[in-house]
Amino acid sequence: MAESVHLNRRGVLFVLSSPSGAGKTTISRMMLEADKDIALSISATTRPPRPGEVDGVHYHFVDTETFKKMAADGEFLEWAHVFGHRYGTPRARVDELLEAGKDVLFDIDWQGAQQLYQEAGPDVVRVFVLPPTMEELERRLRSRNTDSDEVIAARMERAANEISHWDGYDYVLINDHVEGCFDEVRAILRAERLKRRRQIGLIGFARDLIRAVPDADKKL
Ligand SMILES: Nc1ncnc2c1ncn2[C@@H]1O[C@H](COP(=O)(O)OP(=O)(O)OP(=O)(O)O)[C@@H](O)[C@H]1O
Ligand SMILES: Nc1nc2c(ncn2[C@@H]2O[C@H](COP(=O)(O)O)[C@@H](O)[C@H]2O)c(=O)[nH]1
Repeated sequence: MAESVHLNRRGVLFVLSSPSGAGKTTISRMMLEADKDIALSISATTRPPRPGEVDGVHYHFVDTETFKKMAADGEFLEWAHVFGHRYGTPRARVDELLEAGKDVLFDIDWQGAQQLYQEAGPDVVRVFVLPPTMEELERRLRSRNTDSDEVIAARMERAANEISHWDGYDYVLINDHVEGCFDEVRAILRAERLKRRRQIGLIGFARDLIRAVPDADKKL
């Protein structure tokens, strides 16, 4: 039997963005559960925790002073103001995950996606998730039972602005049925992992195959 060939590859920085409530956290959790080769970038935020959110698991919950110091010390790969709070991606965890051979999943807004793309360019894959309708978006925000009417109203008000950034993404999906959308997200990740430019050593591998053919250079 032929020996299996393993080439290392560059990690994928996989971004999911959407208007609040469209379902990116749900899909992220499904991804993390299903695929052990991708891990979540845990953001820092000044927003207070929702019921059930655990510090260090869902977010690092920090006060504004701490956040500002982290930003000033260059600890963030990107950060932005979202819904009146600060959110940022700590650089150290991302570096550690990539070093360990993992892909990294980011649940961040369009501002973060833009900044990350400026930092890491072709390593970044940007996926935008749309709700099927705005009525359904509001229904989902309400069904979550985590935010006040005021917070939900503010998020709905901001949704059109979020959606207007859809064309800054590589893929745009409609999260109508969550299982279907999850399958599409997985298919994107699977294909992106196989991209030629991510395969380290592929040039040498192909060259050696060609060289193994006697007089190959004369036949090209
Ligand atoms: N396809 C779907 N059909 C019905 N409900 C859904 C679907 N996808 C997600 N939901 C539900 O909608 C609610 C909002 O989803 P979720 O928290 O994942 O949104 P989000 O985009 O991460 O929001 P935020 O940006 O505020 O974190 C949750 O209660 C979730 O279970
Ligand atoms: N630019 C960044 N945006 C982030 C980050 N972490 C989360 N987010 C986005 O904020 C909103 C609100 O999130 P919520 O948990 O309060 O509902 C949502 O769009 C997230 O994607 C981050 O590190 N940077």
